[in-house]
Amino acid sequence: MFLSDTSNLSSQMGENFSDLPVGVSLHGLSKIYGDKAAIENLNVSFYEGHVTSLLGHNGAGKTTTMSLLTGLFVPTSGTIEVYGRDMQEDVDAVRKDMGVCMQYDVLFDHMTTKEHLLLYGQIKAPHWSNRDLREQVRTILEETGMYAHRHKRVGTLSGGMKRKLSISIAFIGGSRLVVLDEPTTGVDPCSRRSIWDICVLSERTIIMSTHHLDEAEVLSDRIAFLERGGLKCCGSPLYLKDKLGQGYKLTLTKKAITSTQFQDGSCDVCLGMGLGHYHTVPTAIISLSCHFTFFFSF
Ligand SMILES: Nc1ncnc2c1ncn2[C@@H]1O[C@H](COP(=O)(O)OP(=O)(O)OP(=O)(O)O)[C@@H](O)[C@H]1O
Repeated sequence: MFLSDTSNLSSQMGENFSDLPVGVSLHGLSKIYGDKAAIENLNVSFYEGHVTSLLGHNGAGKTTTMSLLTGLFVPTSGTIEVYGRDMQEDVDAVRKDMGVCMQYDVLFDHMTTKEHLLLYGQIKAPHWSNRDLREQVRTILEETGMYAHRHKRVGTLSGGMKRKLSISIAFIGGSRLVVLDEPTTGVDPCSRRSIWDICVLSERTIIMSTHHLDEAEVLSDRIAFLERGGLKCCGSPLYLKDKLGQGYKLTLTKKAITSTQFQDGSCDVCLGMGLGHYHTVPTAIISLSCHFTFFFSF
């Protein structure tokens, strides 16, 4: 869907978010392992109220960026600013504002869903009254659809429910910055959608890494594409599609129709629009046919 030469879109040009509060800024961030640069001179801002997705091939530098953002690794050079605080100088204070959901669930099988949220809430916000904490745990359980499962031991929950709990833990305790590392890894399509619902509820700065283009498109206010440790392009899904999109490709496989019927126009490309409505796509052209499979571009 995207052009390969996007070097002129390597920054956040074209869209103006200056009226939004900046949650996190990366300034000239680099991380070098031995003689290999995993991240090189990364400059990008993440805004409050936005979900920003980090996308990129294997080895592009997503996990390294997430690890630097959570303070797990120290950058080789450059700085990370979280709500005006320097991550390296003030890591403890920064972490009080931060919730993290790692790629793999770290949960206690013998504890219930509610007990997890109470435990992490107490650790994150020790100054909260018992009443306030219980109130927030109840709200999160209701918003995430886990209320009915609040007394279940985590060891008995499905993978999707465990993932939801891990994400809820990242949100509890007033986290203003939430970092989600591949939040839907290993989750079935149905549970993925209910996890998406949790992420869009929030008014915080959310930074998420994912391998799924559909997930990034549905959830993100902005997408940052990483390539070989650098920022390839960054913008809203609409902006990136508008500037870089090469249209759509459709693959049809049908038994009874021959390529001649497609080519002589006796069979139109129709797209289902829902509720039984169909829309003909007159600009669709056949780009390749192979046995009974037809590839269209439009
Ligand atoms: N601990 C390490 N030591 C040496 N090189 C590393 C280390 N961690 C990552 N790298 C290298 O840094 C580069 C970026 O890796 P990173 O894991 O951040 O990419 P990624 O985008 O998260 O990949 P994936 O999608 O596969 O998780 C890769 O070339 C990787 O081999």
